[in-house]
Amino acid sequence: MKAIQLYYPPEWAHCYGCGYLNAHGLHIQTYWDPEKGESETRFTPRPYHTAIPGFVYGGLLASLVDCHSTATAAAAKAQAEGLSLEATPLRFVTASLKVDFLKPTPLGPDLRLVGRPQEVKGRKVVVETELYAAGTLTVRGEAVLVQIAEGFGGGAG
Ligand SMILES: CCCCCCCCCCCC(=O)SCCNC(=O)CCNC(=O)[C@H](O)C(C)(C)COP(=O)(O)OP(=O)(O)OC[C@H]1O[C@@H](n2cnc3c(N)ncnc32)[C@H](O)[C@@H]1OP(=O)(O)O
Repeated sequence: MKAIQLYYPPEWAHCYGCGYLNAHGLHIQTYWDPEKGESETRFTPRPYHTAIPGFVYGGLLASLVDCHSTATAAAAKAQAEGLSLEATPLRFVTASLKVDFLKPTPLGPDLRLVGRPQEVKGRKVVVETELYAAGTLTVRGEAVLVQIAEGFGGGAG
């Protein structure tokens, strides 16, 4: 199975969190289960992703939820519209990101994020994410993702 992010065309693949063309990035990879209608991302934090010794930095956890959510939105939209990401790449940006840190996340174990689309409507997708460390739910996220429209980012730089 191919990660959703690997379907992004090169011009959309520079993201620090999930772009395969960013040599310094996190390279977050998300997989879609069409039967369950949910997504999964796994990530192993490095020792320097520290908040206080032994625990993962919250900004990294928010980044994981962010890029996991944009990818989940693309897969959910593709499934809802009967599209293949291979033939029709879809790219979403984050309009809103809410992250609840329920418990400190231990630094060491693999992290597992599970995403469930709550709403797919027009260009907007709402995704809820749960992040587990060694089977314990430590973070819950909710993101509003909007599909990139023609001319996105115009005027910047
Ligand atoms: C060229 C190469 C590019 C290459 C681009 C590669 C991007 C990689 C991105 C990786 C992930 C990120 O980190 S993204 C980076 C952080 N995000 C950004 O920089 C985005 C900045 N914001 C924007 O550009 C804009 O606000 C957008 C695109 C998000 C939305 O503007 P818009 O396109 O005019 O959409 P709009 O019609 O207003 O809204 C569509 C629907 O979303 C809802 N909506 C909009 N904003 C919000 C919000 N904050 N909270 C809740 N809901 C919202 C609206 O109510 C509406 O729902 P309804 O009324 O239809 O129900």
